[in-house]
Parts: sequence; structure tokens; C-alpha cells
Amino acid sequence: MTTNGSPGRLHAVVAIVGVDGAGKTTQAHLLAAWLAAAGYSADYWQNAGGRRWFGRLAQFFGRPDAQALLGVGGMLFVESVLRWLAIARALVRSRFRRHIAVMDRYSWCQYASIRAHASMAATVPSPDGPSRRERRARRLYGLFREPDLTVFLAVPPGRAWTRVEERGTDHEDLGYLAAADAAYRSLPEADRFVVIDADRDPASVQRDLRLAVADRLGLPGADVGPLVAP
Ligand SMILES: Cc1cn([C@H]2C[C@H](O)[C@@H](COP(=O)(O)OP(=O)(O)O)O2)c(=O)[nH]c1=O
Repeated sequence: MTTNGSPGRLHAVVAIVGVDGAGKTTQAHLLAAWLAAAGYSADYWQNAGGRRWFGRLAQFFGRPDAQALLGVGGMLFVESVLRWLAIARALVRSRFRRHIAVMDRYSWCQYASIRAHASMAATVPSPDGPSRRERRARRLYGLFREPDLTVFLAVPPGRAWTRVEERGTDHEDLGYLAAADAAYRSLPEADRFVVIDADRDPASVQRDLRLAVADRLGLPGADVGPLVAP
């Protein structure tokens, strides 16, 4: 994190992670808007891995989802590359502009995705530590700096599943959401995540998120409340 002390010129990286339906996109947009209102130059970055886009393409070709089109390994490879490019672009641009980057997903999401897919495919858990695929991803993503703050939005998988269904843009398997939740929690980095209970109304979650960001970044002049319900 680098700053010259005035609100507008702070470079920092805040990563919001969690399973699909946890509320990352909603909360990250609100956070970036709040930072901007407080006088900080902040950008929201959607570090998508292309699953939704490839899902639509798959349906166009009569397949149920992206994995049916590309295979699990193919989709994980495409996702790793696209997300890497998105994160690299966000980090470079926010570093040069001296902005706060609010990252919707980060490297941790790729490791969790790889672990969750491996656990869905395995009949017994692997005792050998990270898979070859995860080690490869870690070499690639290890080039990125650790965010100043990573927030894990924690929701029960059933709640996340309901939200995804209500969103109506995609579908998630409940078993996969449970595997992804367990995968995030199993990461070696997980003990550095700030965990926020996201199974609450969006305003309460946003308030805790702002408090965590203000505490970690030490934002002068950023008033956390009162909060207008989003
Ligand atoms: C944050 C939040 C989102 N939602 C809705 C908005 C979206 O339609 C859906 C998923 O939220 P979204 O922010 O898209 O989650 P993610 O980026 O983690 O996949 O849930 C709630 O119902 N309650 C909440 O508290």
C-alpha cells in the first residue's frame, strides 16, 4: 500500500472472495462507490474467469454448461488464463493510477476452484497436498502481490444456491457450492482472510466490509456510517 497522505492518491488492493452467490459483486460495487464518495480514487474490477460467458456459448451449442463444452480441465485452464489476465490488468492500472483496486475475486478463487473441482471428482480425498494443477496455478498467480486485505464473504452453501437461482443468470450445483466453501477454508492463505458473515442483509454486510477496509487501510476522512440501505 502506498499513499502520500491525501485521500485521492492511495494505491491499495482489496480482494473480495467467496462462493458464487456470496454477494461479492454487490458488495464490491458498493464498497468502490463508498470509497469514491469519501474522496478516494477507487475502481471496481470484475476478475471473471469466463464461466458465465462460456456457459452461454455452451447453451448455444446445445450443451448444458461450459464444462460440458470444454471439459473440467479445459474450463479450469481457460478460467486460469482469463482470470490471470484480468487480475494483471487491474493491478497494473491501479498501481500506475494510484487507485484503490476493489477486486471481485482474486488468485485465491482460482486455487479454491481447482480444489473444489478436484474434490468433486475424487472418491477419496488426496493426501498429497496441492494437485499438480494447483501448483501450476500457484506458479502463475504467485507473480501477483498479496492484497492489503482479503475479505471472505461467508454464506451457507444453501443460501448461496438460492441467491444464484434467484439471480437467474446462471446455475450452480449445491454440492459444488459446498465443495467450493470447504476449498476456500482449506487454503493455506485462509487464516489471513477477514471473514464476514454475509448471510445477513446487504447493508449490515457492507458496514462490516467498510469497517474492515477503513481499519486495514487507515482511511482518513472515510466515514463508515450511517449507511443507506443498498
Ligand atoms: C449481497 C446480496 C446479494 N443478493 C442477491 C443479489 C444477486 O442477485 C445474488 C448474488 O449476489 P452477487 O453479488 O451477484 O454474488 P456473487 O458475486 O458472490 O456471485 O444475490 C441477496 O439476495 N442478498 C444479499 O445480501
